[in-house]
Amino acid sequence: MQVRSDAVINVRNRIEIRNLDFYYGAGLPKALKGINLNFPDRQVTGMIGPSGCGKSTLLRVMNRMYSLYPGQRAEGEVLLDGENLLDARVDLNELRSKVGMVFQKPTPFPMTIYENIAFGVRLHEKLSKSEMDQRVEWALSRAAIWNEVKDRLQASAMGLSGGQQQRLCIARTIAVRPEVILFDEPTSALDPISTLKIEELIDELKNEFTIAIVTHNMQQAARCADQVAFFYLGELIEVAPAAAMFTAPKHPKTQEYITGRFG
Ligand SMILES: Nc1ncnc2c1ncn2[C@@H]1O[C@H](COP(=O)(O)OP(=O)(O)OP(=O)(O)O)[C@@H](O)[C@H]1O
Repeated sequence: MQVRSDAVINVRNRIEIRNLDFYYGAGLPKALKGINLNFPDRQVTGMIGPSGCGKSTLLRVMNRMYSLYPGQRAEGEVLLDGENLLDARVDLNELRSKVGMVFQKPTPFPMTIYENIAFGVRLHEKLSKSEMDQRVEWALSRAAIWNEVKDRLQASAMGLSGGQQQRLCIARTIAVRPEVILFDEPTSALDPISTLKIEELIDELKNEFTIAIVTHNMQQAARCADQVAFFYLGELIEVAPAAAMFTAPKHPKTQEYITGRFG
């Protein structure tokens, strides 16, 4: 298995999760239990573990998506540059502009390619037409799709292929210039070529953004991530640089999982 070996240690943490518990509702067991995890600045943190271990839940907490659902509750802290994002005083709109999310299935808006990018930017910034044009080009270029769409910006985004739609969604996410991007299994609906493009893109994006990626694909975690966190039954079992995680995991459960003995 090809494993990244260029993980830089001792960089500053962009996000620090402290003693995080999460409940989907009264009477339900904790979905996350006492999570402590740091996301180093401009590195990729891969999150792995068997189905139901809490990976997606953690992403939903990190951008406070859960707060749309009454009864769901988080305790603890998710610190972005020292500010606790779980604090109700943190404005949700502002939070979403700092912490972007890319979902498993591409979810373009039923609008033009241009509007897919401009729509979110307008919620946060007032730009002139030429500034917006520049931002749209910037985001589409960063997401490695500009060359494919530059001559049809006014066409519907729904006419793009699945892989192109996912890169458009990545462009939409980076267009608001977030600090952190959360990817929830971003390639599970894509073919191998589109998958490779997204992985190359993630590698490129980490020069500017701090990235978390949930994946079921061990090769993908090994290729993309600088550090890897293994979750099991709502707990963080082990976190380590990718090379160490895949060659010498410390915990027996991690070992069982990455060698395919369960999950
Ligand atoms: N809306 C919900 N209401 C109640 N419990 C939920 C809800 N969503 C998830 N859970 C529970 O929370 C736990 C963690 O689920 P989560 O979706 O975070 O796991 P996951 O590791 O992302 O799984 P997968 O890899 O299958 O996507 C599971 O026990 C799940 O049943």
